[in-house]
Amino acid sequence: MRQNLVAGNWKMNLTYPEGMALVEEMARLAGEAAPAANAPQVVICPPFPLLHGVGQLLPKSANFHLGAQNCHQKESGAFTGEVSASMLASVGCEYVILGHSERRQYFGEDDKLLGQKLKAALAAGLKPIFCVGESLDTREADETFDYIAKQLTDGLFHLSNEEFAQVTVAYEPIWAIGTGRTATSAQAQEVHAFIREQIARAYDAQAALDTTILYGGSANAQNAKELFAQPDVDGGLIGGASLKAADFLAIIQSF
Ligand SMILES: O=C(CO)COP(=O)(O)O
Repeated sequence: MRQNLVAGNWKMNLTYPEGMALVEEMARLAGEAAPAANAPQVVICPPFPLLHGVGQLLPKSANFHLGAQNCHQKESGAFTGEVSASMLASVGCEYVILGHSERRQYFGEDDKLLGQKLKAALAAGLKPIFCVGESLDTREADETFDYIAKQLTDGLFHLSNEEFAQVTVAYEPIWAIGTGRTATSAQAQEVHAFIREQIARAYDAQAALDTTILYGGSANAQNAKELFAQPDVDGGLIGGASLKAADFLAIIQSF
């Protein structure tokens, strides 16, 4: 179901005590804030070793959720060093980020593997946050829309209607990730509207209306309000600014 949502992707940052301190401060600040009618769902995605501890300390209000940054495509077995979707569910995860450009780029994750990971996540009852986004070269070559359409078709639209209904899409232009160079709200809106159109073609108009589409890439406390005010931007997938409690809270309060 389409909803306002902000997810914090901590990436490979914070030790256990640092993560606990951050989530404690977030819980304290969230507790002090006046309850807002349009408060978003909030998903915190720490590294694997911090998941259980962070889950224990999440603010007790119903709109805070735990998410992971990756999962393995198999249910269990001899895959040294890997973590399965059901293990994530067993420590309280409700969401998992899949298809992040850093996983595609540094770990060679392609559409076939991501398809398997999506299936594994869904089978374990996790809700995937599936990322798409173009490089600077692709944007400058004026190929953004073709590229995003292909990522969606090859990576995501093989899911059944029921499976797709569990998915949140995140548009993360690679050139905006960690660079301080945010997409303008018009650039974000244009691609989000395009993604919704593609969903309507692949599924139906209702599925397009029901899908939550997040923007990610140097979103912060200063630009979140304008980004989230766009009609097809339902929230954000936040990297750097999710590592500071006050900044992240300000983003949550930007609806
Ligand atoms: O990759 C991102 C979130 O998944 C965005 O990272 P930044 O917010 O640090 O640019």
